[in-house]
Amino acid sequence: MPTVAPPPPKLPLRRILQRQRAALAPAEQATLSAQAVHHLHTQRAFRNAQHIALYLPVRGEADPRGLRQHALPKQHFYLPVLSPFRDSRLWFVRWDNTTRFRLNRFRIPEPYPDYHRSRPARWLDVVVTPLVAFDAQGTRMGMGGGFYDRTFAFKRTRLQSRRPTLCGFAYHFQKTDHLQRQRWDIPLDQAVSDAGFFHFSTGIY
Ligand SMILES: Nc1nc2c(c(=O)[nH]1)N(C=O)[C@@H](CNc1ccc(C(=O)N[C@@H](CCC(=O)O)C(=O)O)cc1)CN2
Ligand SMILES: Nc1ncnc2c1ncn2[C@@H]1O[C@H](COP(=O)(O)OP(=O)(O)OP(=O)(O)O)[C@@H](O)[C@H]1O
Repeated sequence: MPTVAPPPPKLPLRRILQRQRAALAPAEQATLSAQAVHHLHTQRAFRNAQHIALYLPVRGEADPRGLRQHALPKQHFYLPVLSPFRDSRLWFVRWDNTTRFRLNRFRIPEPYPDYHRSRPARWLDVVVTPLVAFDAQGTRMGMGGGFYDRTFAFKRTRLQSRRPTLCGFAYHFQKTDHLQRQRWDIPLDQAVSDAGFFHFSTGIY
């Protein structure tokens, strides 16, 4: 009888996908990210957006920075900053050629939390969100801090609040069959990957 090796200990999905992301060669990361950028910047709704939040990729995350290269004159860009009030919410601070950066407690570069250069989350048009996994219903799994869910919790309660559009940005291997949606989860309205653009009917409104 051949001996069967015991199955490897099961890693949680979050860790598996984080490792897979971090293992991508830089050239592959760049190619796949450029494909996702192309699928998003050619969307009419994206071209109509004026105030757009991006993020600075770390540890192999898909890289949305190319969206700035396609910017229209009316478009302004913002980056997430951990709120200095330590309330696990994000501020969105203007990203232009004068923006100065520091490392936050997760060692992610972020602009200084300048209140006068920040825009309230509800006045953004599109928020391009980092993620670890997403599914066909728009459920998002992030790094586990709950920052995006807390910051956009108002989308659940405000009747006419379709704004901002939350658009997940990822590699296609991060799309999974089904994620358990938690009570506090704010679903994505859209997602984009190297494979294309996805629109979700989130059904919470
Ligand atoms: N590029 C990028 N910027 C972002 C996010 C993100 O996911 N990606 N965030 C999305 O919300 C916010 C930061 N949230 C984060 C939450 C957890 C960890 C993290 O590394 N957690 C460790 C364990 C916790 C610890 O070190 O204390 C881990 O996962 O190993 C990083 C960022 C804002 N900026
Ligand atoms: N609106 C909220 N109010 C209070 N707690 C919240 C809220 N949203 C999320 N949380 C808390 O945040 C924690 C992390 O949530 P979750 O694992 O869904 O984070 P995530 O979406 O993966 O992270 P991130 O948005 O930072 O990428 C959970 O324990 C949850 O209780």
